[in-house]
Amino acid sequence: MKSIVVNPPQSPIRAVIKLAASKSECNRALIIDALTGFKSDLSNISEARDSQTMLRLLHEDSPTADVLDAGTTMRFLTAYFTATNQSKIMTGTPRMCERPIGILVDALRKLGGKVTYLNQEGYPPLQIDGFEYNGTNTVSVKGNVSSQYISALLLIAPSLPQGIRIELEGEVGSKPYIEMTLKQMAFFGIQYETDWQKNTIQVQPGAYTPQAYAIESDWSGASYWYSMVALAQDAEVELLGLKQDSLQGDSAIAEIMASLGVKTEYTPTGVKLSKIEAKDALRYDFTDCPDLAQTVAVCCALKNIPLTLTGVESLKIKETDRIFALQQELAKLGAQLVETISCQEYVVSKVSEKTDQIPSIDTYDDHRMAMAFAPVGMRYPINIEEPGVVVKSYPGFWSDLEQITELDEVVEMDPQ
Ligand SMILES: O=C(O)C1=C[C@@H](OP(=O)(O)O)[C@@H](O)[C@H](O)C1
Ligand SMILES: C=C(OP(=O)(O)O)C(=O)O
Repeated sequence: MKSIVVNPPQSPIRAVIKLAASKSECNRALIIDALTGFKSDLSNISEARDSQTMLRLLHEDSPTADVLDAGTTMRFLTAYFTATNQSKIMTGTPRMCERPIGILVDALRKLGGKVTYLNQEGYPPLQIDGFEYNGTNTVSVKGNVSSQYISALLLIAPSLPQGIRIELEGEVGSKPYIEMTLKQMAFFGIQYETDWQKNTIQVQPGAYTPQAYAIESDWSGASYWYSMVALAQDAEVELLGLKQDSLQGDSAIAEIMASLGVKTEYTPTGVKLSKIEAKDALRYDFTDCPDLAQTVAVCCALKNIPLTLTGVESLKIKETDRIFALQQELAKLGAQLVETISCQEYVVSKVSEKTDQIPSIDTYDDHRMAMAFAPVGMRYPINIEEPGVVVKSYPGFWSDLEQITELDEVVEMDPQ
């Protein structure tokens, strides 16, 4: 399918959505389960391609592990194959081979991992040739590039003879993801200590205890529904499978959207979203929840609420350069994203009315570009190019969206 046009709903939105499972929580649970010898009982396993790829590669006996475009799958499996003394080539899409991994490789080498670069220093593809313990258990890791390196090291830490002591250097980004890793490890019986004043984490050696574990629904996926409620004229949406006491930092969307006109009520089965008055400006630091930045930027642009974003440095090294992609595509809606303090602060504001009849949004191989712009359809028709990108985290996104509004599928014409 070439693209999908999202049309404004013809009637008030009343929907109950069984939200997809979190790929982040799932990928941690899958690594932990593998380290228990696949003896755990995981439920609500994510259909996300990133998680299905992880699942497949954990069971596949092949010399090469191709993670496609899945960041956590690349980082967690690199640590897992090293610590479990396996030989593997780790590779992925061309974009994956542009996403840095040197910080993780340096730390694994220091601990005794035998990892070499097959192409460019600091980037996949990698050759893993197992692990030889050298008595080291302490590593210093830069905290502001990707928390996934730290989660990867933590997940394998109990299986190392002396566990791990991680000293985090500088600012720590995406910290809730590190805490999610630690809490899941604790659920499976691992002991750890953190000192967030000194930014150190110590994990004791030990075996994960197999457990029954149910993966929560995905708060990052929920953010698109919040944006739809914020932008629709009349909407009440229930999202099933979310918890107030979530492990996911992206549950911050509930607080952010309270400023953008969405009320959250927690129920025993999930959340109920309804409309309330929005504030007239928002400033938000996305250091803890970078995956929400695109959703909030598009929503504010459409509602004409000036937004100041900080803590978005890591957006440049994700599935695409998300700052650049947002700048290009917001312009099609008559909005702009401007850098006000170099690499530190950006402002989204409306500058004119949309230019095209039906704006056509490029998605840059980034699932979050497609899903962040789809809610624009609550206001006027919007065409989303390459809508299949959503499979990375939320394969059922378009069929869920069909429950509230009409979608037109544009298929590629046969060139004859
Ligand atoms: O650990 C995780 O599950 C994730 C951590 C975050 O990455 P960074 O730590 O690179 O910001 C986030 O953007 C990604 O979608 C998932
Ligand atoms: C950045 C993301 O994923 P990853 O880094 O795991 O590819 C994401 O899902 O937005």
